[in-house]
Amino acid sequence: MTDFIKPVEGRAAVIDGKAAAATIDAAAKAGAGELAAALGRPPCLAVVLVGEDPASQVYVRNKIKRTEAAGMRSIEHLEPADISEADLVALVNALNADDGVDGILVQMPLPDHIDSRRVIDAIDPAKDVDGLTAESAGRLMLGAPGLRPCTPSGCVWLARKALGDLSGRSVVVIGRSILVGKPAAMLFLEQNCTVTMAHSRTRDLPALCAGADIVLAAVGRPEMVRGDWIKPGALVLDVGINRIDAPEKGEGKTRLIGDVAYDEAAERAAFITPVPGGVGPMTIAMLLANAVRAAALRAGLDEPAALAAL
Ligand SMILES: NC(=O)C1=CN([C@@H]2O[C@H](COP(=O)(O)OP(=O)(O)OC[C@H]3O[C@@H](n4cnc5c(N)ncnc54)[C@H](OP(=O)(O)O)[C@@H]3O)[C@@H](O)[C@H]2O)C=CC1
Ligand SMILES: Nc1nc(=O)c2c([nH]1)NC[C@@H]1CN(c3ccc(C(=O)N[C@@H](CCC(=O)O)C(=O)O)cc3)C=[N+]21
Repeated sequence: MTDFIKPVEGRAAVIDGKAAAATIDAAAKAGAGELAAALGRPPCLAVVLVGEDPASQVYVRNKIKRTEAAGMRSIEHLEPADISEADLVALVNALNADDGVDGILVQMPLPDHIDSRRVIDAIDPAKDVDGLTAESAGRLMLGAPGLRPCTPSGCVWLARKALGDLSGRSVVVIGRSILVGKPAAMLFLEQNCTVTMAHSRTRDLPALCAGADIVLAAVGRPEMVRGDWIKPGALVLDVGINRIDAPEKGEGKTRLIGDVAYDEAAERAAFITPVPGGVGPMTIAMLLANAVRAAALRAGLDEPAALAAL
């Protein structure tokens, strides 16, 4: 078993996403070093955050640290929640035109007065490190090469490490967002899994999950997935990042919890990702890897060997 999968007596083995991510960060760092030598500058990743979505704030804070630790340049644009769609598209266009920027990430969700599709599709597909443009999503659907969404890539990478070949495995993906659920389903399908996509209109979700070898929860509802939904021996991937009050830590304190009731699910699953320390760190690892890939592609260079080997 891989060293980031930690057996626990009588319960599910814990998949340590932080440790797993460190191996990918190291590969991204090696690739970034090669590219810095070839380009005369390190790869550069720009992020745009509009407003104050708590999950996005966690992401951006960690993204800055990890990008710099991997020897890349990090740029942040923090914009007020009332920015106009036109101004946001203009910002994306300026980042497209800046030859020193290799990757552009626009944090979701955007405020209601903004059409997120218009903003995302303004991103140059060559810089689409989040894999969300129509071009990237179409390439994923077609099985054509392209930049793949980070969170689903991280989930499939972990699933392959935990279970090996995924052919024939049944997967229930809960949530059908463009960011996580839909691309996760496509990536598991690419691995020859049999995939069911569940959402808010799904009937009898517990019964559906009971047949699944792999359950991926990407809903945004704290501890919605209960332990007795899980098939004994299954793999549980908890994507949810929910910030809840934690008065036990002191007044006004908060903590992060997932979409899965961890202690219950760990009683039945064979493998489980915790929150924090599971899928979240993997998302950032995949983002760094995509930034290096984008920088190489834009320069007409091959994907660095360290990343191709992942
Ligand atoms: N760890 C990480 O790296 C990342 C974590 N996240 C986190 O993952 C969670 C999901 O994010 P995202 O996909 O963007 O969320 P969205 O809010 O875009 O999508 C949520 C999905 O959950 C479905 N849903 C809502 N209620 C239910 C229910 N009762 N039963 C079944 N399905 C339900 C919705 O269904 P319908 O379509 O019918 O409305 C929708 O498809 C959030 O907590 C987010 O912060 C997100 C990205 C990365
Ligand atoms: N376009 C877009 N792409 C995204 O991938 C995207 C997004 N928008 N909007 C917000 C969500 C949320 N998200 C997280 C990624 C990592 C952590 C992360 O690092 N989590 C650590 C937190 C550790 C801590 O700081 O406590 C962990 O789970 O261990 C959290 C949340 C990406 N998202």
